[in-house]
Amino acid sequence: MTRVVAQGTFDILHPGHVHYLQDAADMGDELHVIVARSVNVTHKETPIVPDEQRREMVSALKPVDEAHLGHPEDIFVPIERIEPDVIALGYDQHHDDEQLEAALSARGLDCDICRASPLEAEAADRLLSTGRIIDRIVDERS
Ligand SMILES: Cc1cc2nc3c(=O)[nH]c(=O)nc-3n(C[C@H](O)[C@H](O)[C@H](O)COP(=O)(O)O)c2cc1C
Ligand SMILES: Nc1ncnc2c1ncn2[C@@H]1O[C@H](COP(=O)(O)OP(=O)(O)OP(=O)(O)O)[C@@H](O)[C@H]1O
Repeated sequence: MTRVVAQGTFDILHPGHVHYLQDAADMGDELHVIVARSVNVTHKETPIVPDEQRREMVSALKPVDEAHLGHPEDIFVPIERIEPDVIALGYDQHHDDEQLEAALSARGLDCDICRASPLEAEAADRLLSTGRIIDRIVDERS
């Protein structure tokens, strides 16, 4: 039984998220997703959708076995509880693979770090980014 963890903000869902989660699920037998708390999303705009609602939507996706809200202060607490074999980082996630691996082993956590693949837009009107969906809403509805 290989347990995989994926994580992210998942503010407004789109096919890029489904692709990432399917890719992560294909890396093992059971997929757990950690949904970042708003307070920890500091590297981009604050999410529009509340924490628990984002978790609820992610948990309803087919590749996902369980979705958890992240810890507000210590990102390694859910990892200690879930005990994954693999952490699947998204293709563009800002985390440094080697730093993350070192931080995990400093906490006595031993798991592989893998990168998922991107889903590229084939058509110009395909919106495969939450930021692009929000930009389109602002442009067309304001
Ligand atoms: C291994 C790992 C564990 C994480 N655990 C948490 C957590 O417990 N709480 C949380 O708010 N965010 C957690 N995060 C998410 C990060 O805080 C960050 O917000 C997230 O990677 C944002 O990704 P995105 O920009 O791709 O949406 C975790 C990230 C990683 C890589
Ligand atoms: N087009 C895509 N292809 C593959 N993975 C994606 C795609 N878009 C997002 N992801 C992955 O989904 C996870 C959550 O992404 P996030 O919630 O930051 O969405 P986003 O659409 O990238 O947001 P934003 O546009 O605000 O940066 C991350 O691991 C990210 O790499």
